[in-house]
Amino acid sequence: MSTHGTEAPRPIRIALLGCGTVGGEVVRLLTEQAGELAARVGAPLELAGIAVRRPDKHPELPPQLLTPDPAKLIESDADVVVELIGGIEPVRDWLLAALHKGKSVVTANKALLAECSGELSEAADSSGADLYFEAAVAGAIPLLRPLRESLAGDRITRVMGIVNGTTNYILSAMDSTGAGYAETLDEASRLGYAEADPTADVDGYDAASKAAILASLAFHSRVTVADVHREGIAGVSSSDILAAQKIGRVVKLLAICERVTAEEGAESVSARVHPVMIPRAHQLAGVGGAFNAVYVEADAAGELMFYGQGAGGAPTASAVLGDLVTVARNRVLAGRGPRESAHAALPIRPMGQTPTRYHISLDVADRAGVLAQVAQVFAVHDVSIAAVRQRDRLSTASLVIVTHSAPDSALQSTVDEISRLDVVREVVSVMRVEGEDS
Ligand SMILES: NC(=O)c1ccc[n+]([C@@H]2O[C@H](COP(=O)([O-])OP(=O)(O)OC[C@H]3O[C@@H](n4cnc5c(N)ncnc54)[C@H](O)[C@@H]3O)[C@@H](O)[C@H]2O)c1
Ligand SMILES: N[C@@H](CCO)C(=O)O
Ligand code: NA
Repeated sequence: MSTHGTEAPRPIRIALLGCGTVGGEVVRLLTEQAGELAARVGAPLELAGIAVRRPDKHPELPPQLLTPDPAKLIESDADVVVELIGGIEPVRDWLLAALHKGKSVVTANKALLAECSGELSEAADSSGADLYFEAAVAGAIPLLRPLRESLAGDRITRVMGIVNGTTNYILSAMDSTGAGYAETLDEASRLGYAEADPTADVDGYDAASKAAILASLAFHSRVTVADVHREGIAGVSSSDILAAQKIGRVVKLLAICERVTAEEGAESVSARVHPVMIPRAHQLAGVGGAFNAVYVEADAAGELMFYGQGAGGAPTASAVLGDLVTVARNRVLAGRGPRESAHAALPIRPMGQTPTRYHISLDVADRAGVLAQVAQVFAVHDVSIAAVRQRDRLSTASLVIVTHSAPDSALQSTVDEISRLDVVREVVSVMRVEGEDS
């Protein structure tokens, strides 16, 4: 659509699917900032309709716009579909239908994108529509657009960050109070941080979806949630938190996406989500409560850090509105934003072959030769030890070992074998580490 002469520009019509925590804030911002948004877009933004499960529960919204039927809105004359319902089916079918009809889509739905972004991108390409999803990862933080656009000329080697606010809140609270996981989760639920069903957050599914989206954009390859190694925080104990504190570290649930280059030069992508001990001086260590932060390394740019609110109605709506203004501008100018870039098609490196480092804390029998026996197990698995600390108590000694980098499967086998040694009384804590001690 172009604006010729003095003709008033045709409004850009928006079908809003879902009007809950995020959708409600999108409607508020669209209404409160209507004049400014129209000036930025070059045409007014107009709601064509709003789909909600129970229209009778929304007295605050204009009744003539409400429908319980998203499919009906997809069939309407809307130019853009903003999807804020969540989940995979039936949303996938609705959005595919919208894209095939040439309607641009803005969504915050990480679960859907992490499973079928390839299919959605192909549908967008087939009709020349836009597909934008900045709100799907790290809420308000501009992160996907910088990866997709600002860093398009660079070579990204690593994206690592805290992308789930619920688990970061729980781990921060465990670190400051010394309380256990179950107790802290209860407190987080009581305060309204954890959702009624916190499974997607605490078991790492939410972060794994975000890791898949980040790895796809950073490495120009299609990475789905099934490609991401996932461990949640339910297994993090107060012993782990204490063990981390004793070595000047803090436990965080990190999403880590890396470009791994093998000795013969072949490249692959490793994407994983698991608890990690990082030095207290690390940039990510100071990120507390429900905040998100993502650290990006690129060949020419060096190190970059993105920080801010990763969830919540208004912050997430900010990212949705940014995308909405962009796709609406593209409509006004009859243009299109960048397509999916998956040309590198890098293979996925299995977790077992991904280089990691471990921290292992053991209670062992306090007698001669124990350290040599433990060290022998590391040697057998070709795992090199970076540091050992030993402390004697009455009849036991505590042994703290930090390894050098080794394939994750070799480290796992080392821990399994050590835990079976007669001289090992208890494996107190085992966790991967990232970042060098200062
Ligand atoms: N809440 C956040 O902080 C946050 C942050 C980032 C991304 N997101 C994502 O944004 C999306 C929306 O999240 P939310 O927190 O606003 O959810 P919500 O549960 O508050 O709202 C969902 C809305 O969808 C509507 N809905 C559900 N099923 C429907 C159906 N079958 N037909 C019509 N309407 C239906 C509900 O009526 C409600 O209005 C999700 O994909 C979520 O993952 C949320
Ligand atoms: N449940 C998510 C919401 C934002 O995606 C979180 O805790 O970060
Ligand atoms: Na974002």
